[in-house]
Amino acid sequence: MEGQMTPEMIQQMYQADQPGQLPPEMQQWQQMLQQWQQMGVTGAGAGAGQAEEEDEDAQNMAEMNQENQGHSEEETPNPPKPPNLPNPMAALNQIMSQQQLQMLYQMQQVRGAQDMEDEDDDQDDNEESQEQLQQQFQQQMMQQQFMQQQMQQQMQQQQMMQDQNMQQFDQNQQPPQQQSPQQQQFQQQQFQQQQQQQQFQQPPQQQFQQQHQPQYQQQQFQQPPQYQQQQFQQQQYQQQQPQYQQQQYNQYQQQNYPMRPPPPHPPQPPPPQHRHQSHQNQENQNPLTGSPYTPRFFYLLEKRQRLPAWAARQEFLKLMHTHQVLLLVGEPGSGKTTQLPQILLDAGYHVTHQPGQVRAICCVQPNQLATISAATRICEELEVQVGTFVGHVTRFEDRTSGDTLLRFMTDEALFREALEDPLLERYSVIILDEAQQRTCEMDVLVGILKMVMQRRQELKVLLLSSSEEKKLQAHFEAAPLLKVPNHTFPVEVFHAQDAERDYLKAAVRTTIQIHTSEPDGDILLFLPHEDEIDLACQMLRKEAVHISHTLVVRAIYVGLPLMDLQQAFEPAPAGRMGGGKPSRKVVVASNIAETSLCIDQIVYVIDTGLAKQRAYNPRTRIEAQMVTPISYDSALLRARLAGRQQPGKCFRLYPEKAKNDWAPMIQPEIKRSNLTTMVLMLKRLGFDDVVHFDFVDPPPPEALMRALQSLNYLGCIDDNGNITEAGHQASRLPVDPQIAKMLLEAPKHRCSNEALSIAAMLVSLPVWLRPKDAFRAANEAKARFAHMDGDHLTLLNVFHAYKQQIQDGHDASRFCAENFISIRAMRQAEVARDSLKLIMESIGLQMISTDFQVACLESEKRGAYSMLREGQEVILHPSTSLGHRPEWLVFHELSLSSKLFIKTGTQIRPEWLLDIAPKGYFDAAKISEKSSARSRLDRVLTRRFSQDGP
Ligand SMILES: Nc1ncnc2c1ncn2[C@@H]1O[C@H](COP(=O)(O)OP(=O)(O)OP(=O)(O)O)[C@@H](O)[C@H]1O
Repeated sequence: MEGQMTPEMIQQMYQADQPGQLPPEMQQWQQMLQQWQQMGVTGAGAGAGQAEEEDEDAQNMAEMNQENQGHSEEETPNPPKPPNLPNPMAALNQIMSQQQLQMLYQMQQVRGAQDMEDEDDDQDDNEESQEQLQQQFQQQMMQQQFMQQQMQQQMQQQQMMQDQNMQQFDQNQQPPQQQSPQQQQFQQQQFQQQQQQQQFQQPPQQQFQQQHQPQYQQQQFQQPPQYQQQQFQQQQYQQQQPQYQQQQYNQYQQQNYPMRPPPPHPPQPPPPQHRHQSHQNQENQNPLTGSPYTPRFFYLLEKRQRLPAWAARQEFLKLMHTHQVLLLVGEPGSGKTTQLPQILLDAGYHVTHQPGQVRAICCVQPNQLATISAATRICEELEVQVGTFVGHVTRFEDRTSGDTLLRFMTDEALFREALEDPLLERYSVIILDEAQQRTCEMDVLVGILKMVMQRRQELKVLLLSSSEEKKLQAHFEAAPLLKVPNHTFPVEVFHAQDAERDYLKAAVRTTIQIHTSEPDGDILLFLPHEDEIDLACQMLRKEAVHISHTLVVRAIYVGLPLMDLQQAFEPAPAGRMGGGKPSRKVVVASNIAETSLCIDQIVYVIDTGLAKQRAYNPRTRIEAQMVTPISYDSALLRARLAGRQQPGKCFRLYPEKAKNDWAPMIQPEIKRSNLTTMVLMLKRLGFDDVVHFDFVDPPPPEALMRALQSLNYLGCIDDNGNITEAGHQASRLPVDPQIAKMLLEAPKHRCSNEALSIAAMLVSLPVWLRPKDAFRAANEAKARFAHMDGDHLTLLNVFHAYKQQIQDGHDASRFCAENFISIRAMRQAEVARDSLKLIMESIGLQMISTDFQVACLESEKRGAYSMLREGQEVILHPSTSLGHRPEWLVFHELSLSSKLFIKTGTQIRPEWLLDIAPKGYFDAAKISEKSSARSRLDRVLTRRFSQDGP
């Protein structure tokens, strides 16, 4: 479900669903959850002293987000505080004993008594009651202390459970992979490069020239009074001492799964150097390809050396050398994604201490577009082909080879790789980029990596973030933090006086105003929805026609082809049109341009204050992409983007007072996602007790319970919560378990090929284009593909029609354009289908379809047909689009209600049957002599006989 939610839709999402039949183990959970809720302790995100009133009432998702955000620990009531529950997960903890429930109930009473005490404070004259209260209070404090002890014990138990999880995880270990001869050869090359010592040159400091900024003249914006200039201080890096503590394991684990000793000496990073500089002196030859470098290589190299990440490389390598995990924080565009992996390769981090062995460096991105973009950019910087030295892996596409040493992967792809290689032995360094986004998959990867790091002391983990992620840092036992210093320039912020009703129109209007009245500099416009981005681009192009100087309009959002994305990075043409102003670029983007993709030369930012976010209601099991207000952090970040290269301006299309409603930060995705896939993957990895998995932020218990319930319904886990054979197979298919189950079941119903095409269409982008100015034509086009049984079969019709066009040598993109079908969606579906087919075959699933069957008309009066081989009588269903009763027809779908009906049939000629049907397929003598079908067949046979002879 996608798009902006109406209040009705939101309400629907929150209507209580009908609880299904739970397996006994889960019924116990559900009872406990209910008890828990009755006691007033909320589910998602609530901790001690938090909102007690979250119950069955319908609430919209935005409210829930804010509620959960708002109840941070700092906001709990004044002391005496009730003891902090470890977290709602641990509090449920999970199948908690009755004794623990009782204890929590007491705590609730304590809280109630404190509230009473607050009320009574006003009646100062009543000393007696105050004394009583004090006594009561002391008792409560003692009770609390007792409970805290209990809680600590509970935490210890939880830790033990986590250890057990680790133990199960170990059982999935795979033998390390063999290195290819090419990898060994490459490793030798790398060693040679490391020998070349060359001084790294500090990039020239950027000088900030204060420029006079003309006032923005439009009345609708107000000068913000308190906007703080965002500027990084030129501060010294924090020199934190290594704090990483090796965890202790119990004896059993050590005996059975001995930990590997740490390497005798970790890889020594050579002194700062850059191999390309050295090669510049050696005939400018690219060691990776053997070809000479082009001038563009040196142009890009010079640009790269000016990035803040380059300036921080010495400190970065030092900390990487001394710590197993590092959190590096830097502004968007400081070169974290593109430079740090290269710096690690240059420093030899792919080289292990075992001679002849190399390991790859993996850089994990939160989405497909960022993954492909980063890999492509580095390939451009190194002048290599994608898939050779550097490659990328996304859900359905793997563009790497055995020689790929720098693998950019989506978080989901690495998660799936961990199913086959639980210790991720292929990698020496794993980089989690955009860690601040806290995607669901990234959060789970963090938990997995923490365990892998304890097993593989030589594995390095690098977290890259645009903000200080204290929680993540703490999760890795206070990993050291390195801040990449950055110069940013002041940004003036303007707010609209009132909230804009039609923010799309307002955004387009503001863009045009900037273009016509503001000095040089590109514009970045944030819109929440892909459709709106496309529409805004159309509107801007139309408007720009009337303006003398060129406005180059570009879009950025997930799902965009790489070529279009690259255009967004390209600068606007420098030439002046008609002697007027230079051209300007406007990039209309989703929030992916906030941090994942950083466009240079932006001086003006237009912020609608909205973003599309994932939301999930475990009660109704509805997951949706909803347009919601951005957080305080996001608003600041968007504004800062205007000041990356020179002083900039940010135009917020909402009044300043809207700030008060902002959540400080967006909730981690794990708290607002459907966890079915994640739970299945964890089960497959061997974490039987998913509840005690080492989450950075525990997911809502109800969401976990629903996930277990759904998996049980699908037969992926049994009633005891153990993964089944079907669950193993489903986990290998990179689609939701529901779709995976459809693919697993399809061969039994002889429809594997059809199910596969439908699955591929479901996982790709939305198929139908619905331009506002051609709404009716788009609807008519859609109706041409409509199947009477509904949308899934309509999608199948579209896929078949598209493939037919290609097969017939026609222009598929023209066919798509004429029928308002997204060519991007169709291409994605093709890729997804091929990839899923390979996996289905590797699982051993048969790729079969229903045989077409032939029937001939027995009785026109009754509309009765006879199935040619079986002789079974069938009736033509009244809903078929056949307007008459043909003598012969081919069909592939029967439905049984009052009679056996042919639902999808097509007229054929008996001649075709004689030409195509295998020998012995039917016996003409068995067809009723009285039927017209038989007479016609006889005539055809007689004619052929007379023509060809016996
Ligand atoms: N695909 C690309 N094409 C052109 N330029 C790019 C591309 N990707 C990154 N860049 C440029 O490279 C520079 C460094 O970007 P990089 O993505 O490494 O920074 P970052 O610190 O990782 O930022 P973010 O947090 O946004 O990912 C920026 O100037 C950016 O504009």
